[in-house]
Amino acid sequence: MKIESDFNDIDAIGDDHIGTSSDTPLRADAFELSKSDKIELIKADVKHILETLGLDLNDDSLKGTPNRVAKMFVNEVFGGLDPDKKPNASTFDNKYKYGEMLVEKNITVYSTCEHHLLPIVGRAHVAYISSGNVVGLSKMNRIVDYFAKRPQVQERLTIQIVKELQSVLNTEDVACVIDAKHLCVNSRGIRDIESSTVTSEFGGKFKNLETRREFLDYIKLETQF
Ligand SMILES: Nc1nc2c(ncn2[C@@H]2O[C@H](COP(=O)(O)OP(=O)(O)OP(=O)(O)O)[C@@H](O)[C@H]2O)c(=O)[nH]1
Ligand SMILES: [Zn+2]
Repeated sequence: MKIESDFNDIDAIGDDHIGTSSDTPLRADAFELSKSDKIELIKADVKHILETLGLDLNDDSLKGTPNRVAKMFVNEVFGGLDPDKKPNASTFDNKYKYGEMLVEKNITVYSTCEHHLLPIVGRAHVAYISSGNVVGLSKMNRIVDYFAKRPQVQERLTIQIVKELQSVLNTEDVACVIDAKHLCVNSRGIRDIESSTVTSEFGGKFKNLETRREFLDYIKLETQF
């Protein structure tokens, strides 16, 4: 059954519905809690984890950690779970009549792997072809950052960025490539520091091989300034 309020359901993007794509029941009140309630609850949970690991939370350096981690989760690294933080990417008329693709490349991605809660760090490259509207350049970076600031898998992040830009720009002609390192692969488990993960989503005209190639060639350009 499709959960109407599915936060990570890629079909629900554009709605500010909240929920989960897993079969795990939601904590019923999770999205009605105030920020400060969430911080207090997470703080107690982090304290519990650290104490279970045998750490002394009376230690000067550790005593503030539960509060720091809770604030960091709610306000920063998982801030993209708050629909109020969704960027307001207002569009304006393409008065320049610019008809080629626009590429915003090397957008920094800081995200968190939802399997291990370890960082995902990399670059996103986003492109669109205007159907009449254009969007401020920085809004593309902001949209990437908003969806990145959630527990994520890279595939879903890539699709969410494309869907959101398609909705904002009212065109299917949007593409995104992400190249990122997953610290769960690089620093633990298989500990392969060299490997990175590339994902892509090509909508509309970007499904055409030539258009796709042009986008990929722009990504390879070295920016000189
Ligand atoms: N498809 C996909 N997999 C991911 C992503 N981030 C992490 N993973 C993988 O999710 C998998 C979780 O597998 P598990 O076998 O449950 O985890 P694990 O026992 O810690 O596995 P190892 O990392 O191999 O030690 C791992 O293979 C991760 O590399 C992602 O963004 N997309
Ligand atoms: Zn992981």
